[in-house]
Amino acid sequence: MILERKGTVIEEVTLKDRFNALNNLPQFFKLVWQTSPALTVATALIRIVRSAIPVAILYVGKLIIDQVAHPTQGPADSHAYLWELVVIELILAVGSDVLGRATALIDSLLGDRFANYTSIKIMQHAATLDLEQFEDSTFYDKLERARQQTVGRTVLLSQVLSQVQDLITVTFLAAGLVVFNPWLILILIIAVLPAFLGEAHFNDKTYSLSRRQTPERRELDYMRYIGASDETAKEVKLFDLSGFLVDRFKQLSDKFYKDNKQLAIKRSVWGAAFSLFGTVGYYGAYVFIVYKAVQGSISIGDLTFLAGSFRQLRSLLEGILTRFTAVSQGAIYLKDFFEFFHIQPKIIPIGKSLSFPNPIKQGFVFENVGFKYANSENWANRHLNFSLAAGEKLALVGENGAGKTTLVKLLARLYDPTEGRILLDGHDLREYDLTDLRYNVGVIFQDYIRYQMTVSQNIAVGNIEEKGNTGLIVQSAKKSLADLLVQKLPGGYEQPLGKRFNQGVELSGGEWQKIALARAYMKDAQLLILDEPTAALDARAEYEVFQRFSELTKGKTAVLISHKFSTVRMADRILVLDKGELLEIGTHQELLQKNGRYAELFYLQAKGYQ
Ligand SMILES: Nc1ncnc2c1ncn2[C@@H]1O[C@H](COP(=O)(O)OP(=O)(O)OP(=O)(O)O)[C@@H](O)[C@H]1O
Repeated sequence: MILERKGTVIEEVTLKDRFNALNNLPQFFKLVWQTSPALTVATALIRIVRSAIPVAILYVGKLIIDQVAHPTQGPADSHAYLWELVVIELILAVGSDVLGRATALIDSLLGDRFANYTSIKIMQHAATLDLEQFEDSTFYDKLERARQQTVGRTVLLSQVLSQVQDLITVTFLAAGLVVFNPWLILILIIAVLPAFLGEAHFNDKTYSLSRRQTPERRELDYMRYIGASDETAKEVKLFDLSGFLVDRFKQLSDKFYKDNKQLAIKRSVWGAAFSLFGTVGYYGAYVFIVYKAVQGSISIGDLTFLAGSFRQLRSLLEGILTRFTAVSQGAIYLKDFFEFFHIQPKIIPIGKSLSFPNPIKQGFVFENVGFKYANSENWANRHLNFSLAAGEKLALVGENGAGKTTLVKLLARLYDPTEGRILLDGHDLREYDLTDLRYNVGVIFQDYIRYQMTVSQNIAVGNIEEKGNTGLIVQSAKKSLADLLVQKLPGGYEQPLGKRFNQGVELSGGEWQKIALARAYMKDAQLLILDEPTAALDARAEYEVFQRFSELTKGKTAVLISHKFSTVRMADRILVLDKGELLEIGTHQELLQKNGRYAELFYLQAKGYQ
């Protein structure tokens, strides 16, 4: 049974769980089938044909030996018959080899396609999920486990197919043995059973260990990333962090090594003991068959056939039983894979799914809006009551952590309010179609992404549908003042940016910001939000950017966040936040006259410039 408690995972897999896990296989095969129906059919058919070959070879071998020992025809005919049999055996052996290679090839092709197909499915599903879900560490554990499965599970496919193939072969071989003496089958099963139970036990242990290690493995990957990445190299060098990172990496990897080593040693010691048991059982039965041959109850050909069948049966049965644990283990891992796809987004339109107003008629109204992050005790926003009129430019001001970014995330519906509601033209924001809303709300965050792609692509991410629309891209770059700097780049708009890939050019912080700002102009959004994306711009550039922004977005509703009051005062109204709550709201003049927090901060900054 698998129990999950907050943060910790306690597992113990019973044999029943193993059988239950097999229920995941049909869903898995559906995915394999979707990956490539032709390859799936090909591998299944070839394996069925191949499963009959071992018994055929053994039987032809028996006929050869009997023919040599007691020729049934005259010498000439007998030789001809004998060579015929040898040629048949040769054809069977070569056929088996060729078919074996064909299945290996098909399995590896199918495996590659499966890994790609499922990776794409994971990316597609992850894209539907909420921002909040990405901020949860147990979500990352699930994502990590699902990702591991994309490659690991392709082995499962070969295992299941081999299992079916071997089961058919066993049926053929066992039929021969049953005719001779059914007890031999029983001895065989008893001889291989301990190895099977041992294998099942150690697979459970491996699974539990691997699940327990997921968060640490993610940390290990993270250490590896910050220890050797272009984005972190600067700080790692300056702060001389490599020793610290290497130590943590070693600490984690040593722990993994120790845990895994202990298990591996136990596994091989017990494995050897169980295998010895199997060998003793096998030789007991072998002696019995030889005894029967010596007695003359069976022919020499029968002896080789039976001994051969017995030997092959033993290794096949051992294979089947140990593979059963591997298959069921794989099926248990599949649970992790499918579990990820069961995570559903919570941010979905409620009710009728209205289209976003174009243009906005009345504007937004916050009604007692409060928001608390899932992993936090504190309210990031609380008791927010204000309106943002259509066409109004509102600036948000407040100290670090006051809740400005959270407020705009609520406006963009990256989160839904924990309490209260936000109305747009009289309807709850949750009633609007999400795609339409995302299109009509343009946000540039302070921590925008510097894509290691071309200038054009970096701008086009603002409206990726228009990635081929060079005219629009250039126009947007002109609006954000990025055009001048792009003209100076050797590759112009096709210049790759960033150092990660060949021929990439690195930009300054302010230059990156101008590129990122161009994204805001890529679509005809009705609400524009700029969350401090100008912090790295020099004073003149920031002034110009905001001047242009006001002109270019005339009639559009906008929210600006900035710590620079020279910028803030350009807004129609200013909202001052304190510990998530609304402290003051009004025009620049009104707030100065009020002589409250805004006036205090404004004069403080002005004094700094004197
Ligand atoms: N993803 C998150 N999970 C949990 N708490 C968060 C998260 N993001 C922000 N917070 C918390 O919510 C509060 C408000 O954060 P927010 O980012 O909205 O502030 P801000 O006013 O934009 O700050 P700054 O001026 O520093 O950008 C802070 O106390 C912060 O610690």
